[in-house]
Amino acid sequence: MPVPVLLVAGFLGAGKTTVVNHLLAHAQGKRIAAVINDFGAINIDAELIAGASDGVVSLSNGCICCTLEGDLLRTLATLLRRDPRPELIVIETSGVADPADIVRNLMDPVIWQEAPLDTVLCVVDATQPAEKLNDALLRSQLRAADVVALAKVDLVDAAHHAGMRDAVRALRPAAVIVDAVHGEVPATLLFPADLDRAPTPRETGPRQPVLDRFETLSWTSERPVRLPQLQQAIGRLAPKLARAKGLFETVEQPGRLMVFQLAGGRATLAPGGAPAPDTPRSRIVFIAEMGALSRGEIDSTMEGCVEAG
Ligand SMILES: Nc1nc2c(ncn2[C@@H]2O[C@H](COP(=O)(O)OP(=O)(O)OP(=O)(O)O)[C@@H](O)[C@H]2O)c(=O)[nH]1
Repeated sequence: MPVPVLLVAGFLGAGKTTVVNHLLAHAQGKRIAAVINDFGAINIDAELIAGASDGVVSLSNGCICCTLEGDLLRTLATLLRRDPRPELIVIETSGVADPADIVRNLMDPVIWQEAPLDTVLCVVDATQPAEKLNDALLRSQLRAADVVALAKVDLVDAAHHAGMRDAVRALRPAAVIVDAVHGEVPATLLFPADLDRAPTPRETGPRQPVLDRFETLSWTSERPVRLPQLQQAIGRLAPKLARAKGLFETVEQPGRLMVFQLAGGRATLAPGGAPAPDTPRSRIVFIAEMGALSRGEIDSTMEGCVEAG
């Protein structure tokens, strides 16, 4: 039996992992394998994914539309050899990925026979100004989509919500547009209804040169973070950041992880699980436009957030 593929695209911090998590949590016994591509060197997303019944494969430190495309194809081959086979493979692209090349790769006739690309879901951060959709990368992500999920609509008023919906519809009239509060997208839009149906031919435009647009800097420490100092540091760094996320212990509450997220200009902290053995106590990935941040700035700023060792 072929295993359908759901490709989840969308800009940095749009809400992709949240959608994938929701899907996995409501899998209703289906065997779903998840392939998670984190642009940063630390695979934080994979750790935040819980409950993939057929396992999570993490591809980090690069982008599957650029440097890691061979890794993606090898990963698919491995998943397809599993016994029993998964019933669905979800691929979460990194936020800097242009899905055009991934779609092109998945359209390869050999892969198509075994793992046909069923649905491309593009997650859009509805809190952003509608003009952001004019960005070439976001347009390319939208152009590939069968379904567009407007994430974070709980944070916007009705007028902004309607404006965003109209802007998406104008750019991608063919897509189904749905709201996705905290990742909730109707499963009927994501699970294939009919496996025998003919594959939908897809247009793929020219790929956006993403790798030379963003860079990622990771910071790790064996010491816990001091929360007030971290909040100040993030406040200073935030204007230069496109995205940041981290998992760390704090001096205030050692022995349990906090999840830090900076997405679309909003910073949040939430309790995480127990620290995993053999991983640094503090890990943060910073993503910025090329040249906006330096290693020295990250190291000196973050060094002030841990207790002197
Ligand atoms: N209030 C609210 N927050 C959301 C919603 N969806 C996602 N978030 C938050 O937005 C932040 C980014 O969400 P993720 O799902 O990690 O975004 P992502 O697209 O996977 O991020 P990258 O993989 O780094 O590109 C997290 O703090 C989420 O909790 C939503 O519908 N409402």
